[in-house]
Amino acid sequence: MAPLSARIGPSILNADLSQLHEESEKLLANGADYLHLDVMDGTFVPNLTFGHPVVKCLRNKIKDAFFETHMMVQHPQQWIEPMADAGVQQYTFHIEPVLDSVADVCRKVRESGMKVGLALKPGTAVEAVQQYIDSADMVLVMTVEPGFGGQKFMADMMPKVQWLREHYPALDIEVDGGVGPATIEQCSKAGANMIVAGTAIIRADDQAAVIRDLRSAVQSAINHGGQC
Ligand SMILES: O=C(CO)[C@@H](O)[C@H](O)COP(=O)(O)O
Ligand SMILES: [Co+2]
Repeated sequence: MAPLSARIGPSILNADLSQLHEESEKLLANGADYLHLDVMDGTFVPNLTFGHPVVKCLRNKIKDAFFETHMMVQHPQQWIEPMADAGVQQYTFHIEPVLDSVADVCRKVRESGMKVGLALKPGTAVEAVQQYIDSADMVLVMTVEPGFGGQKFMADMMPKVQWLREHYPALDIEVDGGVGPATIEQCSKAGANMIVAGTAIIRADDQAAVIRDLRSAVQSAINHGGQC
């Protein structure tokens, strides 16, 4: 099994979406390890973004970056094939709307050739993913209520990250929401190795420096056993 690595995936939610391609290229040139694409359907969350046609256009322009879609949608089953066809590598979906069919959704995502991410809203107990860990490649612990960028980081989500790291030392664990230079230490010490940051990177004067600093905080926690 590959050792854990620190990866930084900027969220483009608060970028200038009329310049999606240019903003994405800039993030990648500044050192982003992957792109975190927030898909919202206006039902699961009270906001609306974009879907597979936009992701496909972006893929046509950017051939080699790793795309993760964060599916904040009521019917994650519905978008598996379209997102795979659009060139997405990881399909991270919320378990809350599909609690009775999580295993089935995981299986379909894997059959489509994408990696599986299981996302948890702040109010969802972390133990809810336990029975699906073998079917998943990553767990996303939301550190804000999903739906909007620029919210305040919820430090009280860190015990969930710690619990996952203690139980699954090799699991990829992602945090998303209000993460940036001021909150990265909590995330990295708790055990997160995949870091989504929107506002903190998009609004930075020096994106490359922020990305580099976030990654080095996480990598150093991994290297020095700082993770629980
Ligand atoms: O999924 C979401 C919000 O629902 C996130 O990906 C945010 O868009 C990240 O933005 P910041 O909180 O880092 O500004
Ligand atoms: Co997100």
